[in-house]
Parts: sequence; structure tokens; C-alpha cells
Amino acid sequence: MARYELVKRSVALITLTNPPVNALSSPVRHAIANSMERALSDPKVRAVVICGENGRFCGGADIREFAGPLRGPPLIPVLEAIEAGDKPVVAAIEGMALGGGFELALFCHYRIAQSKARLGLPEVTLGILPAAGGTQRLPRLIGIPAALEMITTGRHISAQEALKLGIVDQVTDQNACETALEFALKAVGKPLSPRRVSTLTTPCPPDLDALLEAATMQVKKKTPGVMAPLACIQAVRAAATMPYSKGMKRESELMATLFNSGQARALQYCFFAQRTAGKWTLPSGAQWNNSKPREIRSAAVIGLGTMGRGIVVSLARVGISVIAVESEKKLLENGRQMVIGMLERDAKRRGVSASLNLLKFTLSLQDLKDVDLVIEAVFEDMALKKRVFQELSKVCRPGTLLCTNTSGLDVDALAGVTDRPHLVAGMHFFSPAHVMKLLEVVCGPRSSSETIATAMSLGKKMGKVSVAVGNCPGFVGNRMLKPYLDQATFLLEEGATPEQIDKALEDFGFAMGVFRMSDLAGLDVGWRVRKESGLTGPDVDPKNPPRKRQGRRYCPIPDMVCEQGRFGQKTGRGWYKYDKPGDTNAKPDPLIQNLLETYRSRYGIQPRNISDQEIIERCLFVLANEGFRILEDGMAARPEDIDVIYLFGYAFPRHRGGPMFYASMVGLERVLERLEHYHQAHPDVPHLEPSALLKKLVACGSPPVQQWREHIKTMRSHL
Ligand SMILES: C[C@H](O)[C@H](C)C(=O)SCCNC(=O)CCNC(=O)[C@H](O)C(C)(C)COP(=O)([O-])OP(=O)([O-])OC[C@H]1O[C@@H](n2cnc3c(N)ncnc32)[C@H](O)[C@@H]1OP(=O)([O-])[O-]
Repeated sequence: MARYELVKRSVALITLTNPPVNALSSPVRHAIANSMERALSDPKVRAVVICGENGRFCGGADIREFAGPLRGPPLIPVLEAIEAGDKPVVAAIEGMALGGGFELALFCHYRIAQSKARLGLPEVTLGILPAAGGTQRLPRLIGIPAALEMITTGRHISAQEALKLGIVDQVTDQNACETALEFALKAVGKPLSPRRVSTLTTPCPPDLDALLEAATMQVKKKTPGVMAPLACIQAVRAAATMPYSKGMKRESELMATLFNSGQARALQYCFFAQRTAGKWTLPSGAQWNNSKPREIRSAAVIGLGTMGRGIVVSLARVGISVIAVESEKKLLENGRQMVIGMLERDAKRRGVSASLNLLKFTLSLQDLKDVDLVIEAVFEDMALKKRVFQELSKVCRPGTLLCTNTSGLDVDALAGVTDRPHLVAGMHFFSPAHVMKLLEVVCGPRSSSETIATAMSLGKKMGKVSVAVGNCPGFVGNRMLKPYLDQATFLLEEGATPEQIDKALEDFGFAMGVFRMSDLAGLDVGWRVRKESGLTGPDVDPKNPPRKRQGRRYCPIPDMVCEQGRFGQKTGRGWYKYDKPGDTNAKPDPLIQNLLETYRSRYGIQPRNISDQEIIERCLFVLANEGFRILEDGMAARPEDIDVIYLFGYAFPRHRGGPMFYASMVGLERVLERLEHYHQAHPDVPHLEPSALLKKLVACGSPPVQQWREHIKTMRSHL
């Protein structure tokens, strides 16, 4: 899949034609090999230019081919023929040159980049390493430190930075292909050997070992337990210490240790899951590619609390005019100052001017009559939200979309108090809203496909990873979080400590364990929700046994911690103690240890030694089990959506793929067996009872996660 043309009477133009990103699939590799052979053997041809169709050079190897046995010509020999040839080959880089696409360019003798092009070796983000010479050739071209940074981070760099580093020979604002053709003609007759990167000596920093040691420490700290970055460092070490051919051999040895690893499969699953998540469907048959979104030019945000402020910033920085509303003058002024500060800092970080002219602040809902869309972000209280939606429905023109940022209340109940239930949906942002990438778009039973299409595309415009979910308590993310948090506190009752549970989860790959995360979020948030839902507080019937609620096991330890004013980092004490309020350095607190011992002796609980394996199994299998129930209920369309929600909203370690992918990697049979085991031990914890879908999938031979959808389709769907 490459087009071969002779242009300007003596230049062979090879155009990669494999939309959408001209990935180096087997047919493309064949075509490049054949085209190069033709160009090198044709006496009329004096130079070659390689470019990509549709203004995109090449997105690298075809990741879809990794799932099966690799077919077709291996990439390296195809590329070596380019460098070894006796005619200058120029890469015309438009759009992107990533991974194998970047390596293809590195085998060319010259590289021309269009000024908007992005270049990089993102293989590490897929759990592998640049395996077509990238780890050996880039260091030879730009030196160890710069190459190490690009290869261990997978960062995409601009054409300008690539020029500065010496990766590309020219940057043009014009069409790179035209520029490359001129450049190629001028390169005819010039010596090629100095342009063959494989012949270059890697510039070696005097403190090589120290540099590589520091890089190793850094990736171990930043991504504990993740294999690929460490293998990348080893490969770059080879570039500094071995001759080219030996280094290439070392590179492929290291690639072999990664290619079939669970981490690589998980990270490649995440790559496609993130792209699948945007492809939503509704029971009506409406879906992402047959529902036209409305364009949103003006919006309003009701409530300038933590969430409201972040939402205003997320809208304004993508050029949408925003009217921000508060109920009191003091709150409005406070909100205005904080939003302006956030926008200015954000603009400074991005090197652009802050779009303050797009902002308006008001105390009156009347000012919202002409906006295209409203996002309500007031206090999480249904009665208050209903009053706001009733008012909006009177004030806003008939076509205005009304969205709520509730984190779990009934969206359809809000729709029900308006004159436009079809124009109501949930847009559930995650805190801080201008930082967190996840957006749950909640489809109420009466939300129209145009409303969902608009919310999803607005999310994409704001740079969010948007996932369509059904309208149920807690939607997807928070609904799954509850049984996960419950298991963690039940394990405390039975003998574990917050430190032990957090360490097990952090060793698994979470940046923060559940108790450190709760201290960061603030323990009072969950306490208020438990009080409002009658689980604790003055409204609880005193005859209720303290460790039972509605016949289910209940753990009052979190309430006891909050009753002592321990709300986490913000009070300097929570599950851990901190030097002062707002401090982030968590230290074990003997007072919590005492509280647990007192609690266990009060309820006659004999503490037992709990293994890290049990902690992981109970916390993560119960998470996946609730995920299966959500799929059964049709509140999520596919497991990929659930995994994307946990990857982008709850910091689930990416090299584990997400709770559903992890369950499939462990083996559904094992997950079922362990849940049955734990449910037998804890019959008063319904969340441990294996879901029907899990049992069904095991009965069907535990198909891979990508095939679960077939089995889900037969169940009822709300999406
Ligand atoms: C030897 C060598 O050392 C090694 C071994 C390798 O080379 S490993 C491979 C290294 N390469 C990468 O890591 C680059 C991965 N791609 C991206 O980062 C982005 O795609 C993009 C290039 C910056 C474009 O972003 P976009 O926002 O404009 O569109 P999109 O929605 O993301 O993508 C548009 C569509 O193209 C699909 N796609 C993109 N890149 C692909 C690839 N490399 N292989 C297969 N499919 C790919 C993607 O799934 C989506 O499909 P669908 O959903 O439409 O069905």
C-alpha cells in the first residue's frame, strides 16, 4: 500500500497509502520494499522522496498486527535497504512521524518536516520499545541525554524542537513533500556515507553510568513495576557501549522480553479502548457516527465551587464564551478571582494568552436566556438541583441544553422538572475538572441522541476522554467505587492496617492506595453522602446493629474517624497523620492503630494476618464484579468503557489495563472461584456474590475481553 510515481523526471515519489495514519502494516512494508527496489534499479531515478497520503507521514507499526503472529517482511531489512541505497532518500514528514514511522525517517538520508508535524518514539506507552533501530540510531543522531528522554517518555516533539535537536534537516511552513522534492534534487551527487546514521558514533557523555543510573531511579520512582522504560534504558546503554550491529541485536533481545508481556498487552488494550470509548450507541440505535452534535459557542456554569471553577476554565480555554453564576456576591467575587487566576496560569503554561474576554460573571439566571448549553455544578443536593433546573427551564430559550455535573444523583429526575427532558444529560467531570481527563456523559432515558452527541463532542473539544454511561446511582465510576471502598474497610476490621492495604495496592501499581487517596479527597465528602443516605448519623435507628445496614454488613470505622474531625490532608489527620493541615506527606498514626484495636475488641473481632494477595483479590475482584453487573444492567456498553473510566478517572494503573481487562488477564475462572470463596466467608456482603455475566462468560470458556460484547448484547441495554 504505497504509490510509486516518477516526478520532476528523476525523483521517485513513494507515498504511503494506508489510512488513517499510514501504519506500517505488512502490505505497506511489502510496498516500500518493492518501491525502493524499483527506484534503486531505475537509472532514470536520481533521488527518492518518501511521504504519507492525507498529510500524515506515518503512525508507526500497525498495532493491530501485534495481537497475532507477525506476517510479511520484517521491518528492519526493508529500512536498511533505504539507508544502504546509493541514491539520496528524503523523508517528507507531514502530520506525524511516530514509532516505526519515525524510525523509517531515521533510515532516510534526509528529513524535511512540515512546521505542524509531531515526531516521537511512543513505543514505551505501548509497553514495548522502538524496535526498528530507534534506540540505536536516535542516540547516534542527537546524543544520549536527549534520546534517552524521548525514548523513556514516548513524548511527541514539535518539528521546531526536532530541528533544534538535529533530527530533521529543514522545517517548512509549505507542503513538506514539495519542499522535499526540491531538497532531493539538490542532494543528488552529495556523499551519502555521512548521512547513514548507522555509521555515526554515539556522542557519549563522560558520566554515562551516572546518567543511566539516574534515569533508572527516576523511572522506577515514577512508574514502579513497569518494565518497558527500564528496557529502553538498557537499549540506549547499548547504543553508547556497543557497535551498531551488536546494539541492534541487543535492542531486539530487549524487545523480545516485552513484546508478549502482560503489560504490553494491557497498554495496547488501553490504546484501543480509549479510542473505542468515543464510539457510543443508544438503545434507539442512535450512535456516534449517525448523530449530529450541535456546535456549542456559548455556555453557562451554575456554581463556582471547586468543580464549577474547573469546568469554566475547561470551556473558556477552548474558546467557548462562559457565563459563570453564583448565588451570593462574595461567592461570585471569590469564584471570579480564582477562575481568572487558574486561566492565567493555564495560559502561561501553554504559552498562549488567557481568554478572559470570554468570561462573564453574574448573580442572575436571567443572563442565561441565550446560551447554547448550561452545566449545573451546585451543591450535591437533589432538592437544590431541582430548583435550579426548574428555573433554567423557564429562563433559557427552548433549544438550550441543560446538563448536570452531579456525581451520582438521578439525571432523569432533574429532566423531569424541566420542559425539555430530551435536552437534559449528565456531564460528570472529575476533580480537578480542568485537569482530570475523564468525562462521564450520563444518558437519561429521555436524553435525545443529539443531546448525547453534543455532550460527547463538547467533551472531546475540551480535551476530555468522554464515555457514555447509563443513569443509575453513582453511574459507572462511583457505583464501582463503593464496593471497592467497603472491602478496604472490612479488611481493616479483620486485621489489616491502612498502611498495609495501601502498600499492597501501590505495589500493584496504583500511584496512591485507597486510604491515602481518601485522605487527599477529604473523608468528610463520603461521610456526608453516608449521612444523606441514612447509613450513619442522627437519623439511624439506634436499634440498628452498628455493623449492619439493610441486612448488609456495614463498617462504621470511617464514621468513627470522621467523628474525631479527622478529614484527611485538609485537617492534617485522617487515616494517616500529616505535619500540618494541607501537608501531603502521610505518616502512620498510632491513634488509628489504637482506634482499630479498640474497635475489634469492642465487637469481639479476632484480628488475623491478611495477605497482600487477599487484599488485591477482594478489592479488585469486587470492583470488576460490580463492573460485570453494570454491563448486565446496560449502564455501560462494553468493558472497554469501564476500563477507560477507571484509567482516566480513578488512576487505575495503565499497565494493568483497567479492572475488567485485569480480571480477564487473571482468568475469569479464577476471579469467579475467589469471589465464591470470599462470599462464602462473608455472606452478608452481596457485592462479593459473583454476577450472572461473570458466571456466563466462564461457562462460555472465558473469552477475551474484546469478545464479551457478544455475550452482553443479549442482555438489556440502556446504551
Ligand atoms: C517498530 C516500532 O518500533 C514499533 C513497534 C511501533 O511503531 S509501535 C506503534 C507506535 N506508534 C504509536 O504509538 C502511534 C499511535 N497512534 C497515535 O498516537 C495516534 O493515533 C496518532 C497517530 C497521533 C493520531 O491521533 P488522532 O487523534 O488523529 O487519531 P486516533 O483516533 O488516535 O487514530 C485514528 C485511527 O487510527 C488507528 N491507529 C492510530 N495509530 C495506529 C497504529 N500505529 N496502528 C494501528 N492503528 C492505529 C486508531 O486506532 C484509530 O482507529 P479507529 O478508532 O478510527 O478505528
